[in-house]
Amino acid sequence: MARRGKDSVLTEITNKNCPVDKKSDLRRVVYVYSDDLIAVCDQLPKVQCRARMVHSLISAYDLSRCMRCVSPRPAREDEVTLFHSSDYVDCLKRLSAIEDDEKYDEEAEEFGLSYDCPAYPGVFEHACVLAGATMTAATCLMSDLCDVAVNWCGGWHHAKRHEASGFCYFNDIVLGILKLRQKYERVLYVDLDLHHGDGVEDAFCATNKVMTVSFHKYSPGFFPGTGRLTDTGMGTGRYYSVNVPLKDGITDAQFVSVFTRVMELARVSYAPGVLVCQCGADGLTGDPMEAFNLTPSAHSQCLQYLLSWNIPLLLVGGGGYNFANTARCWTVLTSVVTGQQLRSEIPEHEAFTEYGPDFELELQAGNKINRNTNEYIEGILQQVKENLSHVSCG
Ligand SMILES: O=C(CCc1ccccc1NC(=O)c1cccc(C(F)(F)F)c1)NO
Ligand SMILES: [Zn+2]
Repeated sequence: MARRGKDSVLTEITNKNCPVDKKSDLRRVVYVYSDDLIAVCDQLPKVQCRARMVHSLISAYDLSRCMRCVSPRPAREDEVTLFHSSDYVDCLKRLSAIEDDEKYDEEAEEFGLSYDCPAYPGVFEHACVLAGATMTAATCLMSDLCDVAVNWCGGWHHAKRHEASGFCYFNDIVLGILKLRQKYERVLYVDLDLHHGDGVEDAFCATNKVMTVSFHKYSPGFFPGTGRLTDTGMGTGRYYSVNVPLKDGITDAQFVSVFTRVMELARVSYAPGVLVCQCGADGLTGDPMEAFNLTPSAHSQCLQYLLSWNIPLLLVGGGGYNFANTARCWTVLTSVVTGQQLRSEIPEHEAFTEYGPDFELELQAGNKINRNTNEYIEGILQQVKENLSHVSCG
């Protein structure tokens, strides 16, 4: 029976003999889930009802039988202020209690609580639930309960110490990494989202205890506008922030190639004890962002490469605004970590009609013009190689 740490309530659903042969050395996977967590995630302004679609597709493919389901607990305020400033937390809590959202509040402006991140009634409690889920995943990983921990309701990588940003209120990833740092000397964070993982990079830009690697679209006027190739961190953290700025139209093959080559350089130079991967799916073809030509196959190949390192891995979600494609992507990733083969036909389930007209798991690659020439990619790799030559923790 799993140890019942004070940190998380383990409602352990024993693996109802997951359909695998005994001899395969499959990974132990914790899946952080609860009806409350899904309900909260589904209320976020720009991803309403996405969490439920993701969970129901994972369940429709019977993958929950191959994982240990853990119900999370909300983060306490004293845990959230391990990263966020108490001024910001107090303001979010105050605004969260206001029922009539007509009341304009200039203090809200200072903390980013407007436009992209409106404070709505209950937003404080929701942000604590989302942060707590990733912290619960980290706790499971640290207590050696699993090899991989998954929280598809996490990945809110833009939230800063002092302000909300890009619909991210609390940075669950930073809070999860701070938890992992209690056990692991070096944490490697990798961000697959279309957008630069600026909140996580900012949190750790001045330390060499956490290396952040972000692959993202970088172009004038595109949010958040940071993540240049030459941004490598500062002070003790110099060279421990890696940025891979990409242009529109990148293909699966090109993305996987640049990903594996950069991550191999990071592994050899940094030798991390644990990996945290943000799997934002807004770079997929068919996303309203209309930027990259990626299919879930690219994310799947990147994940398989990371799994070959055989170190503990924390997976979180992130962006992804074509909800059916995001559910396809994260279901494929869940099948990769559980070692299950999935049939192409989307199984009959409550959201089946969302997967038309093909009703297939795989996506056809987009055909946007690819602005990433091989020379451009080679130039990035040369610069990353040069930067990481200053890192040696092996
Ligand atoms: O995905 C994000 C946040 C994206 C973001 C940050 C700041 C301001 C706006 C956004 N998101 C959008 O513009 C957005 C979100 C959902 C759907 C759309 C749509 F209009 F393309 F559908 C657009 N980070 O990984
Ligand atoms: Zn994004």
